[in-house]
Amino acid sequence: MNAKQAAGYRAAELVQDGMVVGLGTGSTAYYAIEKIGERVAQGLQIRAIATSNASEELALKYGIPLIPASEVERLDIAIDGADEVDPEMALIKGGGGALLREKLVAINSDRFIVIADSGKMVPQLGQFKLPIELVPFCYEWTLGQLKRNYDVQFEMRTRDGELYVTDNGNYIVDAAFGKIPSPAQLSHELKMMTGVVDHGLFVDIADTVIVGYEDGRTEMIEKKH
Ligand SMILES: O=C(CO)[C@H](O)[C@H](O)COP(=O)(O)O
Repeated sequence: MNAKQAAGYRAAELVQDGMVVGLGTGSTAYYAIEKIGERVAQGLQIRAIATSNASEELALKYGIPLIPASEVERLDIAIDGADEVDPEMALIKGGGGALLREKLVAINSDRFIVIADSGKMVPQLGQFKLPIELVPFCYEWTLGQLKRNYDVQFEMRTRDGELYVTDNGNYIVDAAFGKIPSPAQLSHELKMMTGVVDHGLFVDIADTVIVGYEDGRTEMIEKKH
């Protein structure tokens, strides 16, 4: 068992009968979905909401019943990966481009569980480039404003030589901050910018972090209140 698998499987064990479950996106979330699928095949009764088209496909493959978000007011639990996790449990997410749906699902869940291999645990956020989702209309102007506001490298995300388009029809720019001394402040500043849809900083959202290690061990860290 590898580190991502260990974290994903441990989180999947926290899902209980009757829950509405948010399914994250990425290679760690994959393992949680796989294990939840196994449990559903054994009789676990849940309903789920996927955070991306890719996770939706995976859920369907594993026979996990999906519902539209409009069917519920809140989720009981959401399980998702992260690109970086700091000691305060602030996160950078969005490496896989699903940050907007992931954040919507996370903030509307009673318990947001982050699953991460130990390499994702960092003393300070920012080495991983921060994904920022932009409205395509006039995105060059938004990008220009970002460049004027922050003296860091910005790179529009591409796929197959074209601008990468999210499941929501938006673009992503990746910002190489290097160090983010105040994730809360940067999160607020970016949210205030017209043309920015959202960004990959998740501050004060995670309730639990499950860290997976290469030897298959896991560690569960709860938010300090
Ligand atoms: O935020 C995400 C997708 O938008 C992922 O959760 C994040 O990129 C971690 O991915 P992985 O588990 O593959 O390392």
